[in-house]
Amino acid sequence: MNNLIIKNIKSLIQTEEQHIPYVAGSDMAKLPVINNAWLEVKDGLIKDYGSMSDFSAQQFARDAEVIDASDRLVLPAWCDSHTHLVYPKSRDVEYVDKIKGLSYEEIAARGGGILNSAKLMQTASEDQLFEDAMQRLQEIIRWGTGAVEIKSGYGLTLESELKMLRVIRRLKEASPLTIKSSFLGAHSIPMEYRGKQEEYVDLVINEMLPAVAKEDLADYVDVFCDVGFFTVEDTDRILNAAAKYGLTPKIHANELDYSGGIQVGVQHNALSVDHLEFTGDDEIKALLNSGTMPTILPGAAFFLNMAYAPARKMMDAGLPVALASDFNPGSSPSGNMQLIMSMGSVLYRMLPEEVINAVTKNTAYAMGIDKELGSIMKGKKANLVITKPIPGIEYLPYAYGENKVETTILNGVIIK
Ligand SMILES: N=CN[C@@H](CCC(=O)O)C(=O)O
Ligand SMILES: [Zn+2]
Repeated sequence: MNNLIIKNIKSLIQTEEQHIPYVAGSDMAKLPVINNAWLEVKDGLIKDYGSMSDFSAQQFARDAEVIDASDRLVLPAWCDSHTHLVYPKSRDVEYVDKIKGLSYEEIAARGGGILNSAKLMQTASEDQLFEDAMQRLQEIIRWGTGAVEIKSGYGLTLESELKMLRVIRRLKEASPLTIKSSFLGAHSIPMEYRGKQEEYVDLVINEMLPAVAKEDLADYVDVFCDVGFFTVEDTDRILNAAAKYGLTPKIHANELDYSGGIQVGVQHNALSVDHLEFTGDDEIKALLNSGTMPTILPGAAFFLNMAYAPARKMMDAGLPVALASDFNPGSSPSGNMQLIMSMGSVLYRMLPEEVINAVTKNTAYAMGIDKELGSIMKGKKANLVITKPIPGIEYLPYAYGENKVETTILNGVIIK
């Protein structure tokens, strides 16, 4: 494995001497930085880093590749803790319906939305799904993502859910990205179960979960707990059943209403609750000191033209906030985490330091990989971005639409 020395780094961002799992409240506006820095990568890991004033070329292996990062920033690669990037086809037709004024719930109620993708999923080939998803992964690497969580949930039948999860397993093996998988059998209620959705919940619990666990296909379990989708009771039943297989929840909550999703997630020690447009004082109280990462998905709120989660209120109350892409064909057809950072700043009034914490440390925690990724720390995986020459961290959310990443390094290897 080749070793790297990155020298003359204008600013080395998000350094960490001792591991802290996530940052919360007013600490989110703090970002550890070393200006004029170097960093050494060995065997795929961060070996050491420091200030150029202490740099001496002799201390490094002679065969190390040296990168001059003058005028450039080096950061941990983004961790995207919420995506649905295995899907059969775009849903641009619904997009026009949305422009004409149909709501997300209206589109879902007439069999569009998630059910539209689920119909196509039944006949999609595993190889095609894999190839399309690999392309999407290449694309997000170019935008600086180094780790990604991917959900099932466009299958909604035993076979198709397993098919999606097997595709994710292949992606884990084939891609240099760090990938986590979530089983989301309870993403929508199939038409044939409308009016008797507890029978679909039975299917998720009695047939899907055991099969997923038997093949060890999922790292986490997810439920869409919201109006028109799964109730608090459904969610409680599924999460209880999943716990027997050791599956920790990461759930969709409070996107469409005060659904109780946040509270039921916290009760089940969810690693994260995601969306959170409808978050009030009770929800904030439930989240405080819970260990559950509140995760906002700006792409979906923007694309669906919905209310924005109260990020500032949450941080003022002392909560951490994570930002993820929600890359999916229906409500957020982009996995560009730099755009998510710009949305974080413009739409949620988050400072550049806050958005960087929200897409590195806090998303690493939200996907259970904070001990290996999310910061520049000795011994962590060398998943890094080197920016183009840019003035400073403010430029990252400021220059929306522009790719500020020049080089992505995964496992210590420069990705071409
Ligand atoms: N809100 C629920 N699920 C997805 C939407 C998926 C879709 O519309 O295909 C989301 O996170 O936005
Ligand atoms: Zn989602």
